[in-house]
Amino acid sequence: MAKVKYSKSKTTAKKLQSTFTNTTTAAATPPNWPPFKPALPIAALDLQPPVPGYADKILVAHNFFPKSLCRDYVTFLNTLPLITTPGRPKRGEAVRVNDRYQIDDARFAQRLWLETGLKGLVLDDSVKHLWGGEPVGLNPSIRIYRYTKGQYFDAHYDDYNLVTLPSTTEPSGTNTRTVWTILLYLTSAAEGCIGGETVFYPHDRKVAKEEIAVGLETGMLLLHKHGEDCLLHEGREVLDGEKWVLRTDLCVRR
Ligand SMILES: O=C(O)CCC(=O)C(=O)O
Ligand SMILES: [Fe+2]
Repeated sequence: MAKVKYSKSKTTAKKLQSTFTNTTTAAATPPNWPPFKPALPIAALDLQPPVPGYADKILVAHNFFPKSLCRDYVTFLNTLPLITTPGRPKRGEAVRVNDRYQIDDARFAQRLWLETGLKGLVLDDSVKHLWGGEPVGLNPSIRIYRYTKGQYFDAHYDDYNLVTLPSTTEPSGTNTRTVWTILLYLTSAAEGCIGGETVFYPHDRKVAKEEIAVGLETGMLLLHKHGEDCLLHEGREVLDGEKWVLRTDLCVRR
């Protein structure tokens, strides 16, 4: 397996974020995402720390999407032009070996924010202090990852981005900053995907005994703090089946 270079100095390591900068040059037409059916949320959602001790950095929400909707999405996403990672990462980039689709789609980001229960979930009194500002929406940069057997995303940090969200009241849009990464797992062992855990390393080094592994669960949302306080993390190698993930980020007003 190729190894990523990452520095113990966080400042240097933060350069790894270049993996995530928008590389879209021309405005692409957004895809016709399947409707959220049945209407969401199907049951009351809540955010829980998957492990004790890191409740201010890693949270999950079970059954954010029902399994049937995940299945519809995977079927649909299979029709999109996913691009396999170029073999050789640029200097300072984390090694990512997967198939990816990226689109700037503010309307879909808004649907994910307003039509799924996510907005209510993050504005709940129990968690609203965590975000470092007032959450106002999701990053329009939507990324879809498919990892097949042998694919993985090596250890890296996610940096923040400055994003302008469309607004009905502010003519030039709402200026925001991304604060937490949001991953929606669309497959898991239930669909035959083995491996692929998202693993966090709290002490800036990839040491097995310190790892916090979040296992795949179909329809589960994983949120983790990014930017300056991002934990070193990786998408562990998929051993069998396919791991499908949708990624966006939580945005706060700046
Ligand atoms: O696929 C995963 O589990 C991790 C993805 C990730 O780290 C990222 O999108 O930055
Ligand atoms: Fe990441």
